[in-house]
Amino acid sequence: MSARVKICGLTRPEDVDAAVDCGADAVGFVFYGPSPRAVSVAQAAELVRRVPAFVSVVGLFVNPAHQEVEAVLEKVPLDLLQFHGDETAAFCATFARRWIKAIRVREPGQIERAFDEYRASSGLLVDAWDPEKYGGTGKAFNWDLIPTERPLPLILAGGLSSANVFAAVNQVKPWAVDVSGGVEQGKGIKDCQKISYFIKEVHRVCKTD
Ligand SMILES: O=C(O)c1ccccc1N[C@@H]1O[C@H](COP(=O)(O)O)[C@@H](O)[C@H]1O
Repeated sequence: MSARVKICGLTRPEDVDAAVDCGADAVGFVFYGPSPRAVSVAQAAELVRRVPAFVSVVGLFVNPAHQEVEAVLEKVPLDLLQFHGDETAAFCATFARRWIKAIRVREPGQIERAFDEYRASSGLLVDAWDPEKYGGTGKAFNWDLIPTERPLPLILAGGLSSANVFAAVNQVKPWAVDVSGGVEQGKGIKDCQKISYFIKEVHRVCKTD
């Protein structure tokens, strides 16, 4: 078994370096104003310059206007778009870029329906539902709701940390895991030790299979 790791919500050069040095497969930048992890286009363009070949750069959006995404793409070389709001599949597909769709899980059957609705995506990200926030809540959800039959790569997110990621990967066997709050020392400020432990735990479970 192998699971890739995305470290999301990076705001500082040293955190980008730590994620890359520890072996992250992808790094994420949040283009969503209300988030404490939000970065400006100029800031993201600078941070992305530190990311070497073969590490994917992901841009996270929540219900953006079309022009907003285009404006980011003009300046920031994103490999993948992550839509974390209520975007339709038709909207997500209007950019000349691969994309993944995040859903916030709260009931049985929801993931199966999303696999169908977002079948043109490059992966389905499953996160915890929250009444007030679109994501980055640090909350986990019931992994038993995740089906074993998956027509798309499944990316597990929501309240992951080095304390639970071994169990998560062992049970769910996702294509990848995505973490933000679980590797932070404060909102938007990553902790390089926590990033290192997190990635080591993912690699450890992958070795045991
Ligand atoms: O990080 C944010 O602030 C954020 C804001 C709005 C939507 C998504 C956001 N982050 C994503 O949420 C999941 C889970 O995060 P956490 O590990 O529970 O903190 C993850 O995909 C983040 O990239």
